[in-house]
Amino acid sequence: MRGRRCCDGFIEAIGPADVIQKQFSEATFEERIDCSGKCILPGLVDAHTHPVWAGERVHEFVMKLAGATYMDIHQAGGGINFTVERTRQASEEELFRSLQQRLQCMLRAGTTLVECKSGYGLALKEELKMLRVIERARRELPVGISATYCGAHAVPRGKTALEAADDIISNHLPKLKELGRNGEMHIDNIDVFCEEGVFDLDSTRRILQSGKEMGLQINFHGDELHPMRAAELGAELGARAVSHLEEVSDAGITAMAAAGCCAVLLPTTAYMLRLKQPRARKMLDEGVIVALGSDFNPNAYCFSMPMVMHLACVNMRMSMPEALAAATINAAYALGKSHTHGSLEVGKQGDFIVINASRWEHLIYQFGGHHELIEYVIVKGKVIYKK
Ligand SMILES: N=CN[C@@H](CCC(=O)O)C(=O)O
Ligand SMILES: [Zn+2]
Repeated sequence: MRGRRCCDGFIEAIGPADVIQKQFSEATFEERIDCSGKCILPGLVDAHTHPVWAGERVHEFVMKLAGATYMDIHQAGGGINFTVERTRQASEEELFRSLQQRLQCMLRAGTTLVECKSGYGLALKEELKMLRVIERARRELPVGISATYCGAHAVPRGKTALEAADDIISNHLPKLKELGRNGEMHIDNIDVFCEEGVFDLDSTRRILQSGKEMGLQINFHGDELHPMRAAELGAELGARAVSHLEEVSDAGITAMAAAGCCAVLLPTTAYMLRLKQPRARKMLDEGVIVALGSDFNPNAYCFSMPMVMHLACVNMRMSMPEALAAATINAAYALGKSHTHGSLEVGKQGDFIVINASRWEHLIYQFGGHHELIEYVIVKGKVIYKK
């Protein structure tokens, strides 16, 4: 917009078309979009993804369809460890190019802010490679990024969980702190895969506590395959969010509600791995802030938050308004960004999507139909995608 005060990518006003037209009659705009008969929604926020990796795992999908569990494959050296090997072999440029393509697919499906984890490097040098790729994307690409250090995604070969935790606390985190101080890298969150056979509760606590002390928001994987009391730990540590929670306890739900600790639910994973569904209804009824994520990773290959919302409604019994809130303002809350993102309000960042339907619910109802429905994706007031 030119000709009068410009908010530079932020929402200037909201109201009926005739009022807005009068208010801005003197102004000139780079582009005007006629949205008559269409819906405008906030840009979708994906609160949990692992988008930087090399080497596909379609062969594991075959194994899972034949009955293998996630942990069967993990313990046989597949899963995360398989991806770690391939990611270590890949160049930074290759990783950036594939990340760019993946983020483009997410944008195309309406995501304008996405959490991106490291975690397929494990060793410091390799984790730094992944984090530099995420940092480059944060600086160069139009989509908003919340960066997460997830060096405790698996226990590296040749180390115990205790040794890996010590290495992270004594070597990884100080290095990240230094890079943050120099302005070389901006990391928002710290994550740990708290799970039987991965990081136990004590190692998880030590790593997360150290991350918090250096100013990172705690946002970690917990209570996915086994009940670990991760939700209780998240509440105790003042975590922003805990993800997965298929096996959360009643006490964990109560503690998360009291602590304002957000539950990031991942419908694709529960669906893909045929896990029991997280108890979204109980969480919502008890006052937990519920967000959604695609969990995009080589195990759950899904870019689409509209499909995630659909699964949340059908499999977790969320209503469509609950799913939309979980994929916008609550997901922004999980990333500590609900003051600037996640809703259409004056002064917030101008991130939104235009859908060609007279009712917004079509975006959830038409399973897999978002490519047809989404006409524009706008980030900071600029058209990033036009159908
Ligand atoms: N559960 C741990 N991490 C990922 C899976 C990562 C992988 O299998 O590569 C998740 O959130 O689903
Ligand atoms: Zn994950």
